[in-house]
Amino acid sequence: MTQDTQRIDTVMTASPVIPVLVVEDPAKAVPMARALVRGGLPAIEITLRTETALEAIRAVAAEVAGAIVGAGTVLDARQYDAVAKAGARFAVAPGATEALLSAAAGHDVPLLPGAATPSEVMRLLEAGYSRLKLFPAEAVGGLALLKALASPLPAARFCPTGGITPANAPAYLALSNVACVGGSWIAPAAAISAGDWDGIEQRARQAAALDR
Ligand SMILES: O=C(O)C(=O)C[C@H](O)[C@H](O)COP(=O)(O)O
Repeated sequence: MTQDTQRIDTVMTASPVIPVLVVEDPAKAVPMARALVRGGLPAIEITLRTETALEAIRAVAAEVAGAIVGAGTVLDARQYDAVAKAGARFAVAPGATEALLSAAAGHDVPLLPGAATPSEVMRLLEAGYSRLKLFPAEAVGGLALLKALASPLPAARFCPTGGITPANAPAYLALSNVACVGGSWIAPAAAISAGDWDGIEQRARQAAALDR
């Protein structure tokens, strides 16, 4: 029951930002993912916050060369099974439960679990998970929390998500215990619904060019 750090590192190092996506219309998923890949963000997280998210994940996995499509908001074992079957290459959760870690152990789709406190980080490290999502990053302490965690818990590497913007992303990416950040600003739901592929590509390009 440990994390496949090599495979999750492939996702976390693919680009400085993982776009977090809410896709209402699965027909939009493929052109959206192509725009993100063109802009330099191959690793993308489609959240299970819509009825059609699994269909969107399936379509991107099957049709978008160069994309590393993952599933977000994976909360339980049933959802873990479903996203693995749909072709997700990684799974992201806002937190972690025993049931979710057990489900992850039964699949070769690697899990990026969420943590927000030192005890949650310690429990995940004990369970063999060192690559973690800090969620909701800004609300739980953001930069100050990550700086404070670096000395006592140096093994943990984070993808802070929740409240990350183009303005604060550089400060997060400069921290030694941050591998990448996640955020919805690159492809907000309205831009996806409107089919604004050029705007998504442009914001992806800017995000891909951030230093870390
Ligand atoms: O549903 C999940 O599992 C999530 O991943 C939540 C997202 O990370 C945040 O909703 C993104 O936060 P914003 O960039 O502030 O919009």
